Amino acid sequence: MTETKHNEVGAINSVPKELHIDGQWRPGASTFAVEDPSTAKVLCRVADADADQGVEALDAADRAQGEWAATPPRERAEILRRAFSIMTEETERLALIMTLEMGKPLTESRGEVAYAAEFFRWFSEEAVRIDGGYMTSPVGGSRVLVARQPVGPCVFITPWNFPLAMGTRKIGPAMAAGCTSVIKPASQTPLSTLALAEILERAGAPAGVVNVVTTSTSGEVMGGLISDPRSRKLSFTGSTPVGKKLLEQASRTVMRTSMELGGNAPFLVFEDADLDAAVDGVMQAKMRNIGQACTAANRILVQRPIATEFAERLRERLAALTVGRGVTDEAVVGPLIDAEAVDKVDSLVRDAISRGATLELGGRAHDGDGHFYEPTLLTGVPTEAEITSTEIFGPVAALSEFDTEAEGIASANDTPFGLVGYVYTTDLARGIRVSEALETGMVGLNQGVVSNAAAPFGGVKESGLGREGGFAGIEEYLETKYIGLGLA
Ligand SMILES: NC(=O)c1ccc[n+]([C@@H]2O[C@H](COP(=O)([O-])OP(=O)(O)OC[C@H]3O[C@@H](n4cnc5c(N)ncnc54)[C@H](O)[C@@H]3O)[C@@H](O)[C@H]2O)c1
Repeated sequence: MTETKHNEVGAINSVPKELHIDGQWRPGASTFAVEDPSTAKVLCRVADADADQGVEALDAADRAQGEWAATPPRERAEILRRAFSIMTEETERLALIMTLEMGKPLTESRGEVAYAAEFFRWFSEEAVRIDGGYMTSPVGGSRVLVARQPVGPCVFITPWNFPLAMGTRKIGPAMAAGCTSVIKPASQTPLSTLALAEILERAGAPAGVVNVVTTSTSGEVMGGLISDPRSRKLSFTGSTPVGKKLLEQASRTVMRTSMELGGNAPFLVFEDADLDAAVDGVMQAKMRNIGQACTAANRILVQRPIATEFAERLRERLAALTVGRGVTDEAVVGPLIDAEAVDKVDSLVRDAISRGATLELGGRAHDGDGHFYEPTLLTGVPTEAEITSTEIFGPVAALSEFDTEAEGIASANDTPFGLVGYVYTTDLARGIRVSEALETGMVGLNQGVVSNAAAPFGGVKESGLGREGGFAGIEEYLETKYIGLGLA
């Protein structure tokens, strides 16, 4: 394998490793280590904030709020637009930083940089379109003005699996709406967010508008911020159990919340599907991000007459994949985030086999120092296997069969989660019927990737509350104010 010519050390050195508070880089109370999951070696150490430093970040966001809300929308838009341009120009550096701290292949990291930057471009355009209303009451004819105002300082908590895009999806609309924020990235992947803060600084974001707190003690540091009445909105992307805990904390001050939580996506393949397209779709929906996506196809449900052929075609494609470090120029399956993730994936595979599933490929950790797991295919996975009710978060395709359309829909909906579903069929009427019947916030109809800055991303049921992206994305950061006009 050829290592890329990119300078890994240079990329890591280019990122400030301190807290970003009030436009300044400050040391933490201590430091914590960031690991490269493909080597299990320490990449660098990063500032570890304590609870007081978390509060200092909120102080800064609170102080900056008034002036930022009063900054003309065109100026806010131009800062976002400049940040988009810088991110685009620095794609290679940002992609390498992301691959080193998270593990995904460089090609996917480049894709994430483009996707992440697009939220800045989209919301730079939305920033100048915020408007209110003027209405005549249908009873009595009095007049009402409806003004739009930023909700105020926000608290953002992001996961490790999409280190850059999960940040811009929150920061973009918040800045566009006139909100300041404190963002806390996952402790496994703080570097992408720190790099983003430095880019926003270069793009002209005023001090205090975006503050970054890196910490290894998230509960302690963020608990104080969430229960502080100055925080007016919490936007969290992460697991459902942590989301539920944060919702309880947020209820104390009745703050607004957006929750982008876990998924358990069904991937339905009907007998009339274009099988090549459906296999391509699984390769995207299952293998992207090494299976570590909230949108990952967790349960692949195939109509019985085509199940054997579909499994064989998928097995061939999975068997052709190479496992390796994401920084190589080849298309590879990178590592999982840590050793615990490898153990979890392996125990789900063992459990499925013990309950009657057939192991067609893989099924074990990959040799080497990093946290690799082999691309794996299971068929005949019974509903009682844990893998059908748990987010796998690994390169494991779990197939089971169904007979009728109604049975396929019922199996697909048999989960407390509802982020996304995938439907493969060449019958458009069936495709729309099934898409409408799925209890999810999103559907990929003959499409294996659903993510677009211009469209509302989010789930129903225990997959979350609120939407990110699209017109809906900025609404999350705006309050309406009813101003009744006494004109008599
Ligand atoms: N719906 C979506 O858009 C979306 C997108 C990406 C990931 N996810 C979900 O995220 C999960 C994977 O990410 P993860 O393992 O980083 O999730 P996680 O819930 O463990 O952590 C997410 C973030 O919350 C922080 N955190 C953990 N405990 C906390 C606490 N008590 N108080 C405050 N912060 C706390 C973590 O440090 C991290 O920054 C999966 O469930 C995945 O489906 C959802």
